[in-house]
Amino acid sequence: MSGHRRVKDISYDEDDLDYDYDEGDEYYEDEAGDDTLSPEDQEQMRVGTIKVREALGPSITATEKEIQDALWNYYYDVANSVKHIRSIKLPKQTKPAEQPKPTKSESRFDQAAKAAANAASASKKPGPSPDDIVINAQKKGTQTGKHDAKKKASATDMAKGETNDGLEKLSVKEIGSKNLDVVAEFEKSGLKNAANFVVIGHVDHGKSTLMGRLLYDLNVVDKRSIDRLQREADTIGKSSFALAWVMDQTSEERNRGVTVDIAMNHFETSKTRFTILDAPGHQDFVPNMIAGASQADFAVLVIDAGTNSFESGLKGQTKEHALLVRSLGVQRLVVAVNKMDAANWLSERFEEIKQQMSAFLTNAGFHNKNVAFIPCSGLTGDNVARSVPQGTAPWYDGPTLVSALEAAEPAARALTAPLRITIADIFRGGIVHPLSISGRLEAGTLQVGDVVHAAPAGELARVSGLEVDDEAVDWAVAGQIATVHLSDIDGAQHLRLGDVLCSPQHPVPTVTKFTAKILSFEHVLPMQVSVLRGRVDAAGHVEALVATLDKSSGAVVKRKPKIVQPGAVARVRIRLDKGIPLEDGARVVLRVEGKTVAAGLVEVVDEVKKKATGGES
Ligand SMILES: Nc1nc2c(ncn2[C@@H]2O[C@H](COP(=O)(O)OP(=O)(O)OP(=O)(O)O)[C@@H](O)[C@H]2O)c(=O)[nH]1
Repeated sequence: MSGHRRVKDISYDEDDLDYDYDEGDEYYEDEAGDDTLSPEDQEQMRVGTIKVREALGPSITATEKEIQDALWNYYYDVANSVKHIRSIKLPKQTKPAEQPKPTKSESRFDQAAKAAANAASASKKPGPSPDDIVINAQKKGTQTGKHDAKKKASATDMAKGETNDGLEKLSVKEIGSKNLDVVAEFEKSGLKNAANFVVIGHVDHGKSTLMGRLLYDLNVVDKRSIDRLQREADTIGKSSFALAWVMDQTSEERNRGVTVDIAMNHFETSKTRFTILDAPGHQDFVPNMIAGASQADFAVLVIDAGTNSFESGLKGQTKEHALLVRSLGVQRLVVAVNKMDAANWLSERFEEIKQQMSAFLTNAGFHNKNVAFIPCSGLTGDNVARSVPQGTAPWYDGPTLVSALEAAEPAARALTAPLRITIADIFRGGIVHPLSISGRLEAGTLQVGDVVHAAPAGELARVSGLEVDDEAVDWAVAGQIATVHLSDIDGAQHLRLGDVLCSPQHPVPTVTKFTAKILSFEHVLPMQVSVLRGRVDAAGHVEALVATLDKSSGAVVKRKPKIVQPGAVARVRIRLDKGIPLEDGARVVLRVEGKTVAAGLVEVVDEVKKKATGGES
């Protein structure tokens, strides 16, 4: 199984901004502190340590701590841990072959970075970063003694030269990129169609079980792993959750029996490489579901066909999730009418659900041709990857869930647009990669060696490595979900979930005021709201109701309404307490006290705030 959970999130505390980050402090130790390990983690660590030691053999001696640090860093992946330990234990003379070969004469950026790396390796103590060395040198030169993260020049600043806004002249190619023509590489790579889908639906309707079953039946997860999960589930009296645990990997989720955060996994059919984003169904975790939906090409809505379950789901997250994904731009929906075993595979029940949901989904803006209804049972596997056994549902001759997923049109990729990656997760403190982020490339391309601009922090960073589907790659393109390893960044502690990595030449503006076209789920009037975009959750308020609009034509129905009724479409003006990276065309969700009140499309961001370097003006 290749998937793993992104757990090393940072919080949104205001204190983060004041945190005086220093590589030498206890930050790293906190993350690896093994007294915080859950019993399952301890067991994985114990077994992993034995396996790594075996794989290393007698010729390579590593301490227990070195092995466990590697296991921790690679999420208990034995092969990667062994590879890492080998790389640090191999004799010195093999090292030069691993050094990157500059394709062009070295830039000042490279020289500064190299000098810093040499200085750091000469001393046993963790030394200053390459940027710090440059900054210190600059401080001496300019006699500026005050620490100011926003103003201090970085090594990348040196590489880009003086320009009006400090950005136009930056040439990514000059500073260590392999100079690949990524679009051409992508076109000749013959990569399979790739599709990311988010799995949504009311709590306990069987989302994780269905995905666990799908991965098991497609041989992504082997029988031994399922048997082990079954034993573990039996031990804590949650036998029926074994398949769900393929996706729900944290002890909190396993003990509570609910998904808390987005879990990611991959599988492949002959035609398509899929990424599953399993979203939590519980209403408390809707923001996590929104973050998942923001990365999806289409959605799988799971509905429990059992008596009363469908009906109670309708009052809960079934409708809310469907409306949300539609408002977030998802057009295609596969409705998995699940737990058909519990409904005795009655065609009447399937038809009843299909009828009610079709009416609702059409109203929510889904085209009939983009919605497929598939009866299935995640628990038994019927009609998931294999057809329903003969005699069980003679009335059904449609596709299996997997065939319905495969019918997805290839997602359009904005390959030539400027780079945009909204940060969905941040990982800090890795041994090899101290700072990494992951997220979907919404637009553009990226390659190792590129320099990216992080908004709203306004920092530049260098891409020191890239992974797609857990494999190291040289490049990534729009539509893929990538892990991006970053180096040479000032103020790394300022990076937050929801920030956007973008092309330095075309940075995303940071805005505090915008107009949006919304579909309201509840009454909307001038009021305080939380504005959600990806992982960003920003406080603000609806400042003005500009107009209500005709649902289909978008024409103004009434100017300056006093209130927007649930189900109506309106144009509203929103002001945020603090700036967030936002562009025309972005999708946002408005929530009040944990309830979604509206969702929609950003139409116009305030021009005054269209600044590259972030912050409010
Ligand atoms: N009878 C039957 N039970 C099922 C089926 N699928 C799931 N279940 C049961 O439903 C319960 C909830 O399953 P989960 O997969 O955790 O549900 P979920 O939708 O992922 O839950 P959250 O992620 O917390 O919203 C478990 O007890 C499952 O065994 C099914 O096809 N048939």
